[in-house]
Amino acid sequence: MKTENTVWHNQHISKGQRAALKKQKPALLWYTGLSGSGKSTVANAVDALLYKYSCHSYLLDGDNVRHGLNGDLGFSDEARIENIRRISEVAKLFLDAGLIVSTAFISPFASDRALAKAKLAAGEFIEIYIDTPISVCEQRDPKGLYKKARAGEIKDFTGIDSNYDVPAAPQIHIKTAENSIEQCAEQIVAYLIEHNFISVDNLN
Ligand SMILES: Nc1ncnc2c1ncn2[C@@H]1O[C@H](COP(=O)(O)OS(=O)(=O)O)[C@@H](OP(=O)(O)O)[C@H]1O
Ligand SMILES: Nc1ncnc2c1ncn2[C@@H]1O[C@H](COP(=O)(O)OP(=O)(O)O)[C@@H](O)[C@H]1O
Repeated sequence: MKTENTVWHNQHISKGQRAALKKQKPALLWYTGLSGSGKSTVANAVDALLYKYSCHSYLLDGDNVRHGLNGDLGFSDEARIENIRRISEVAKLFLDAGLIVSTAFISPFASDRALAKAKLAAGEFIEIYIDTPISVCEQRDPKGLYKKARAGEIKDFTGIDSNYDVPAAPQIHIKTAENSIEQCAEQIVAYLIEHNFISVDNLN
């Protein structure tokens, strides 16, 4: 432990005060799914709706975080575990700021998603399973990565030669092969309204 000579400081303004000012309840929308399943697309659509409804939100997106904060990490199991650990810590800080945070990472291991959930207060972690058959992801192949993985040019590719644990009981189950991007986004916003994270007043 490298924290033995450091002390946690409580801030004068609480998370509850920050959230009350924003007229919302902080939440972590944790998107998980295969590459090409639609995490980034749906998360961006939800974020745009939240912005339209004057909610205070922020999206931590896979490729962007891997270019910066986690630029030192690859795709071994150990690197993915550290990737998700850092992301969940950053997300927790953003929740402390009173925000509705979205994270769009494959996050393939159920144990890491459980650790992220355990860092937050009850009910704040909302697991969103972007459930798209690998055949559809592979057909979409927006970045040409499945082609490379099948050709053996990329190793440890999720769903091919690296494991993905299907969420056992996600709060929200999204099927992108059967619903439009707009329908998927609306399903998630409806959950936030139903569970009082955002108020219908925001929508007017
Ligand atoms: N080996 C391998 N396996 C899976 N994905 C790979 C790999 N190499 C590069 N990429 C690209 O990196 C994106 C996944 O990064 P994540 O940070 O979301 O992955 S993880 O949560 O740590 O498993 C992923 O982005 P998405 O397609 O948006 O999911 C890929 O573009
Ligand atoms: N209903 C849908 N929801 C999300 N993405 C969809 C949907 N239908 C088609 N797509 C397409 O699938 C691709 C998903 O890519 P992306 O969002 O980058 O996935 P991921 O972030 O999971 O890797 C995009 O090209 C998107 O336009």
